Amino acid sequence: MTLLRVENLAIDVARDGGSCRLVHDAHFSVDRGETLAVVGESGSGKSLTALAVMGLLGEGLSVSGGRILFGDEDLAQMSPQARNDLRGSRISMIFQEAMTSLNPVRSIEHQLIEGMRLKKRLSRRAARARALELLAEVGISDPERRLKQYPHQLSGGMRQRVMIAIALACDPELILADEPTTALDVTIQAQILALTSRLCRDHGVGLVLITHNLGIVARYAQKVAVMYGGRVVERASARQLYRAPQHPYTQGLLASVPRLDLPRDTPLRPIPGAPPDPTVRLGGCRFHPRCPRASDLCATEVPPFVTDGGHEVACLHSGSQSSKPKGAAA
Ligand SMILES: Nc1ncnc2c1ncn2[C@@H]1O[C@H](COP(=O)(O)OP(=O)(O)OP(=O)(O)O)[C@@H](O)[C@H]1O
Repeated sequence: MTLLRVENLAIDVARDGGSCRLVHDAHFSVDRGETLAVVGESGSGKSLTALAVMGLLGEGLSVSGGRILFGDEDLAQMSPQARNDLRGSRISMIFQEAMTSLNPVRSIEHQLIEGMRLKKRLSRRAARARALELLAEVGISDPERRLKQYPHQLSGGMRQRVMIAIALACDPELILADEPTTALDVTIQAQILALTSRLCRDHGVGLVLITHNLGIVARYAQKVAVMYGGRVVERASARQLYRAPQHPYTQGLLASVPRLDLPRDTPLRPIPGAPPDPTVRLGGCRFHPRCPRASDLCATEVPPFVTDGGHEVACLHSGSQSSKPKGAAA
């Protein structure tokens, strides 16, 4: 059975006595031991989608449609208490900034064993033993000494490793990692991403990796969902997506980031224009004002998903190479 299946998820924010839709029909799934990357520019709705799965949407925000199936349970229909029980035990989250997510006045030991004591009802001794194992597993040397330290005594990379250890502490089935490496330099980013995806695979944990950087996901994710303007516009295996991106937005994203599979002197081409303001009504495909292939129809018709061998795209003019309308000979 699929571990997590998000179906037609809609998220609204209350505004001026009404509401404004920020995420429309988001749809994706992830299995045990699998990494799904959710990719898109800033403001595309990635974090809101992750927070909705966690049941942590802030004041004024709500799930207004769709389902969040975790196994056969719909998280969107669960009571706040039941969701609270799931958080930190069966579902964990790794946030962007370890420095702000870790408690600065609590030792690493306290923060690592707290969840295990509360959610797994482990004794202090058993939780401490497990904490030492976890620190070793995330590559922190001298774990005895590190347990006694406080977040400010660790480097940024080490703090992020501690966050991974905390996320794994209660043996979750699913981890959501929201830009887990933005605050780190490039080499450490790669190490942390490799570690996170390897540990999740080894532990059979489903990982949803949220990132704006399509350049880095090829190595760590098996599947990718590309979001734009609050909608998922393309879903495919990472291999399919890199080999033959179908949506003009995905193609634009790939052309704008450095890639290991292309010659070093390949010029980077940013996508012209800016992402849509979610509070402004925009008909049709939300990418059409920036799209090199847009036709009049794109301004009025929301494109349905078309599937080809498991590669799904929502575009009236999708295609890997040409700018010809769909159905035209290549
Ligand atoms: N509490 C809120 N009230 C109003 N609008 C919000 C709220 N939270 C998020 N938004 C808007 O919803 C849209 C999606 O936000 P979200 O944080 O999910 O984007 P994102 O893709 O994760 O971007 P980033 O990579 O910058 O975190 C943005 O336009 C954002 O301004």
